[in-house]
Amino acid sequence: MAFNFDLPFRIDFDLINGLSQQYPSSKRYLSSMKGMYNDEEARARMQAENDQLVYEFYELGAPELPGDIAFGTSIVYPGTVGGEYFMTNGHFHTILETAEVYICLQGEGYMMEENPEGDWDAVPLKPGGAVYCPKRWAHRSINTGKTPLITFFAFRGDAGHNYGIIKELGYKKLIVEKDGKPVVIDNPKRV
Ligand SMILES: O=P(O)(O)OC[C@H]1O[C@H](O)[C@H](O)[C@@H](O)[C@@H]1O
Ligand SMILES: [Fe+2]
Repeated sequence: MAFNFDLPFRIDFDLINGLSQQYPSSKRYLSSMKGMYNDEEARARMQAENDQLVYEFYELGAPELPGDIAFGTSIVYPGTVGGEYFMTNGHFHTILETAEVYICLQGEGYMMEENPEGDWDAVPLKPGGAVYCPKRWAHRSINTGKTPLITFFAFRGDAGHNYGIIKELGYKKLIVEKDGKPVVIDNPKRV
């Protein structure tokens, strides 16, 4: 069912699992994250064994116009790849000067944010916490917990997603598990 963004409508999201029964989610499996984790061999090995679902989110067909708002939930499942926590690909907006806001509904983790000048911030995500991703800042949801990390997001309909730089360079900082705890480290692939 498509939503008409020119008329009022409601879509229900389950506050516990983040899913909606009214619309299919967009799913990202290990196979759709080639090169996104620091340890690509570990990712490939895991994929060969079980191409598991890493995250899923909703793209409800908001018109790509400045006056419309794209929104939905995003669910990042628990896990690690070579010690690096499950996460979304992360992206800059194609229209760089557009912001995004998230509120965490369940779970725990970080929103890794980084601007083109290389400033970064790992903003903790926990239920009730609303996190702002300013215009010009790339953003990536990282699940450091043992349960799904569920957020609700909203951004300008025409913002677009630019994965190129992230795919090429990766983020400046990674979050890995060390002695069972999340640690922010320098991305070895970025000098
Ligand atoms: O696009 P990714 O970085 O893979 O993240 C997946 C999705 O989840 C986030 O919640 C964003 O709001 C979406 O715009 C994004 O597409
Ligand atoms: Fe975004």
